[in-house]
Amino acid sequence: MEGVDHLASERSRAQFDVEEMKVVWAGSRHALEVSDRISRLVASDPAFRKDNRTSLSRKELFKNTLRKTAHAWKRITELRLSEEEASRLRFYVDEPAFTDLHWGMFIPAIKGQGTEEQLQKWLPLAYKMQIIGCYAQTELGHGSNVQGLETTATFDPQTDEFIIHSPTLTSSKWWPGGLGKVSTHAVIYARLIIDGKDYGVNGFIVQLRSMDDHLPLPGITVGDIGMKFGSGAYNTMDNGVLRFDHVRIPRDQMLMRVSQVTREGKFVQSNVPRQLVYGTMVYVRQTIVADASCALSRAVCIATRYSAVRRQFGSQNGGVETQVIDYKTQQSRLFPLLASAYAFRFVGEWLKWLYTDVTQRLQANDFSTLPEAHACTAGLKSLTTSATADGIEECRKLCGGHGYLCSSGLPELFAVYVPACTYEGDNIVLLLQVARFLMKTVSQLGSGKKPVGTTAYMGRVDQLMQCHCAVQRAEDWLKPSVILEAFEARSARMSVACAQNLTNFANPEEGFLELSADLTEAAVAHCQLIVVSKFIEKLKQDIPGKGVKEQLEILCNIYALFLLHKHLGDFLKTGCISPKQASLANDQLRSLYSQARPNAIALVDAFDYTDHFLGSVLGRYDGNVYPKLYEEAWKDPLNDSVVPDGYQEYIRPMLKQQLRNARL
Ligand SMILES: CCCCCCCCCCCCCCCCCCC/C=C/C(=O)SCCNC(=O)CCNC(=O)[C@H](O)C(C)(C)COP(=O)(O)OP(=O)(O)OC[C@H]1O[C@@H](n2cnc3c(N)ncnc32)[C@H](O)[C@@H]1OP(=O)(O)O
Ligand SMILES: Cc1cc2nc3c(=O)[nH]c(=O)nc-3n(C[C@H](O)[C@H](O)[C@H](O)COP(=O)(O)OP(=O)(O)OC[C@H]3O[C@@H](n4cnc5c(N)ncnc54)[C@H](O)[C@@H]3O)c2cc1C
Repeated sequence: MEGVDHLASERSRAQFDVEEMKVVWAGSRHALEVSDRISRLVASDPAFRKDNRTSLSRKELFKNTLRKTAHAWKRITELRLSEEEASRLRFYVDEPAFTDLHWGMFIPAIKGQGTEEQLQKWLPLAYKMQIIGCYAQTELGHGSNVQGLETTATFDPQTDEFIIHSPTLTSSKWWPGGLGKVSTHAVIYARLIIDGKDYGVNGFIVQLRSMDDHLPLPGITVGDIGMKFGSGAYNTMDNGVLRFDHVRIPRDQMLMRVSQVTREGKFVQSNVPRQLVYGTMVYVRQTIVADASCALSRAVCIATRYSAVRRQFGSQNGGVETQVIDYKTQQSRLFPLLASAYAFRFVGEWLKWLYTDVTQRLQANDFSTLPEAHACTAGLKSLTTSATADGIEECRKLCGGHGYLCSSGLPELFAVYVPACTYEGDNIVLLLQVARFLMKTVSQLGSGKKPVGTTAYMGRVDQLMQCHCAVQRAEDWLKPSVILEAFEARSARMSVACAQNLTNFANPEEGFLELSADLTEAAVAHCQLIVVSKFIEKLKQDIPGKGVKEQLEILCNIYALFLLHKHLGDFLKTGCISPKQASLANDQLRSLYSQARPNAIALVDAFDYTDHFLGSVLGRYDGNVYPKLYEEAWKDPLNDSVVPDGYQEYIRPMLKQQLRNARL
């Protein structure tokens, strides 16, 4: 039934103002207006069609992406879209492309690591897309271990140039997006060598392809690294391989904000910390956290709408069957993911603030908050991407068999999303960075140095090591102070336990390796505390709209108590709560699911996603799932003919053979 809203009765049950919730989700009324307008612009433009992606060959897929990015750029310039509008357009076009790396890493790398003159020279070209760049750090042999990169940049004082060279096979650049077939330029990371001395890894701008005919410049070998996980999915991106054979670049193409090489070949370290060479990764990790809430909310929107449409069992006397969303098991899998999507949204907002703050401080030569910014971006990137990747897969299962169809939108979403657990830092490697930061914080507690920011709670370590959870009734778990104390005590106790265990090792680095699994768990506990505490902080703000704050309180409590339930072992082992209190938390969680149930559809409507963006038959706004699912099946290329190609060659002879055998 076209035009009928099959989810209307669900929508009428909502106990809050959805339009106001849309504002909270978008971040502001202005952000909602921009987002809503641009999403409709993209959805109504046939050039941005994406429903045929999974049936295209790699070459078709890639060319299709080139066409779309050219069209997107044309629309951006014709309509004179602002940076905010252009970035929303990219979001709703919903297709990974070389432009992500150009805008998301190449430009930020130059901005963060270039001198004033370098910004003036390169940024105008990049902004107008007169050059296209990528970020070439990872090599075949080393990704996580950036200090282990092998590409060299040797200074030649005779010609005032660097010679960029790939000395081994494993030094081949491997993975950079946009490198394979498109980029004309790259920021590459290489070991700086002067007079035979190695000054470590630095960034350099290198031209790769001719601006006339796009052919690789002399000494450069470049290509695509091949098909990746999933049909369609990330295969729109030309992740590439790159080798240098003594390629010469002028000295002023080394990014020289952090360190400089003079005309005489003298290495000069400026007063900014060397870690700023890693600055682009901090920036991107922060954007990845914000993006996690988008990917998870999208999967949750599909699974929630479909769960309200889908009915199985429970029919009494020929009446309607039960909506699967009414099963407690479905709620206990789905609603924590819904709550996580909101939680990640708010922690992403906060992280953006933190990043802006640290950037302003760096400009004023205040480097004091850099370690915390690194730990927070690394840890939250790890936490949110792992939870989102798992969450998308859970949403697929929540949709039963139909979730496995590409037309559900979930397989492609998963395939595009899952590398986020690896790129911009493998999630375990990043948690170990957080653990180092925590161990340093604990070791300094005795020295009188007061921990600040997200580790401020460690300053109350004596109290947190001894406190007893005050919960006596299930409702006590609704108090933010109770939740916060439980999460702070768990995190502090896990970190302190690791720090104490480390003292058993004569060599601290050896101890760190031996205890690394425990250390990552302590890091997760700390990061979960950050997410919970930022959700609670958000609720202290003035949030207008009928029932909006109440719904967010329910979601915040679901998020926290779900984590507590999932990591019960930590809370019990560290003695933060008793088994009785754990069971009360579970009772409270069940009650919260019941409160969320009537609002579930409205809570996903608040994401304001168009059907085009969702790209899912199961997640349609109108809930008209079955006729569309049926229609979609007939569009498959296999159904172009009634009798399949190959019948004469393979099926018929087999059937005939069986017939002959049967007659014998
Ligand atoms: C059509 C037109 C459209 C127009 C508009 C469009 C707009 C479009 C916008 C799109 C945006 C899209 C966003 C981008 C998309 C993303 C796509 C993803 C592509 C993927 C890219 C990549 O993967 S790039 C490669 C990433 N690589 C890594 O992450 C490597 C991981 N490894 C490391 O980071 C490090 O090596 C390490 C941290 C693990 C270890 O380093 P090292 O051995 O040097 O460190 P130590 O452990 O010894 O630490 C030393 C010291 O430094 C501190 N530290 C480490 N890292 C940092 C850091 N980043 N910042 C600050 N400090 C750091 C560390 O804590 C130590 O400190 P101490 O005090 O000494 O303890
Ligand atoms: C889709 C995609 C796009 C990418 N785009 C880019 C790009 O544009 N530019 C770019 O430069 N790079 C890019 N990369 C590369 C990416 O950044 C690296 O793959 C990533 O940093 C992980 O490094 P690795 O591959 O060396 O993993 P490895 O470090 O080899 O990881 C292998 C395993 O070892 C474990 N491990 C490694 N070190 C430790 C340790 N110290 N302790 C415990 N366990 C450890 C890891 O947890 C993992 O399980 C991209 C990668 C992908 C998948």
